[in-house]
Amino acid sequence: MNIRRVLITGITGFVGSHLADYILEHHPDVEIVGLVRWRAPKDNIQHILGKVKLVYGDLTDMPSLLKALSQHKPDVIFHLAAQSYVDFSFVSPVSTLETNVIGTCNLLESIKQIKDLDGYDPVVHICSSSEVYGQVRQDEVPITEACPLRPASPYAVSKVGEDMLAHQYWLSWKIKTIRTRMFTHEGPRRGEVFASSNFAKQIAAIECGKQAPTIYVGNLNSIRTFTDVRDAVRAYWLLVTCCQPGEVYNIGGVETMTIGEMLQCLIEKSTHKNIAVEVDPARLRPSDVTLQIPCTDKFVLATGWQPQIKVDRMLEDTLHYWREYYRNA
Ligand SMILES: Nc1nc2c(ncn2[C@@H]2O[C@H](COP(=O)(O)OP(=O)(O)O[C@H]3O[C@H](CO)[C@@H](O)[C@H](O)[C@@H]3O)[C@@H](O)[C@H]2O)c(=O)[nH]1
Repeated sequence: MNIRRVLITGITGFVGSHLADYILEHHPDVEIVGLVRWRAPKDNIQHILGKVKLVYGDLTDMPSLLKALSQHKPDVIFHLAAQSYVDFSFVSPVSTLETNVIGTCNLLESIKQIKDLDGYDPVVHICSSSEVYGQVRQDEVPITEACPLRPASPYAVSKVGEDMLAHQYWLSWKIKTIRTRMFTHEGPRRGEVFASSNFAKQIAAIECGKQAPTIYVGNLNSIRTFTDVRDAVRAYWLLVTCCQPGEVYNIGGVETMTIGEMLQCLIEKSTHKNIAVEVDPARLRPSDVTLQIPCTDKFVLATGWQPQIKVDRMLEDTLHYWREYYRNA
């Protein structure tokens, strides 16, 4: 496929901004259009403003999607915009479902309407999540795409909805959706609410005297397989160039550890040598997913993708990101 123009929903977010960086560096001839809500913070893309075209669009405002798509007709759409924080979805399930399910439906329906008019036929990457599998049994790891979906949070339910909608638009209307179920992916620019980024931010705050030397945490026993976000966005590019519409692919790393072990690695990197750890009950979830180890054979076979960045560097870079944040504050 000859990709001349892509549209990224969520370009101002963590993954979207890294995807834009990747495309600018490795595919400089591809034009990048980013969908942004008005007044969306642009800190993550400050360094590439002028190299990407930003257009107004809101997933819950379908006319804005119709306008952006019909004006720019991207060959590929990376749909990364979402309410992505599991914990917040327990507090605000309706807004999570609105953004992730209705928002995705608005996007797919907009594509369908333009396709019905003039045959517009883009490849659409739909970003589902490892959370759709919920709490798996020991004998179900590594988790394949055939594992039952047992969502354990409103966020996970919303991603099941998004995932199934994408499949249905392929089945019914031949909209060329390709779904990914990405496992934990972290790195610089990660929102401060997520575990690795939050812990790194607390350490950076402790180092510069802005926080007493105690890190507050939730459940440290969850097992995750970590991928660096820069490997994740490389995988997304390979996905749209090598993979099949209508299919779903697990993507994830190879380094597995508990959240507690990940925290320990971060603490060892700190210049502060006396950091205590304290559980904050407010950080414990009503139901948590504590075992996520992917089988990525299907994706690796289709693309040859392998992660290149080690967890150690990912954590180092995340800590560096937060140290810089405080240095510039
Ligand atoms: N956020 C957070 N999580 C903590 C903390 N302490 C322990 N945890 C535990 O750390 C695990 C990871 O939590 P998050 O970092 O919030 O990520 P997640 O729930 O795994 O979800 C992320 O990964 C999914 C799969 O890629 C994504 O779909 C989702 O949007 C999000 O990015 C969970 O088991 C959570 O209970 C803490 O202080 N903060």
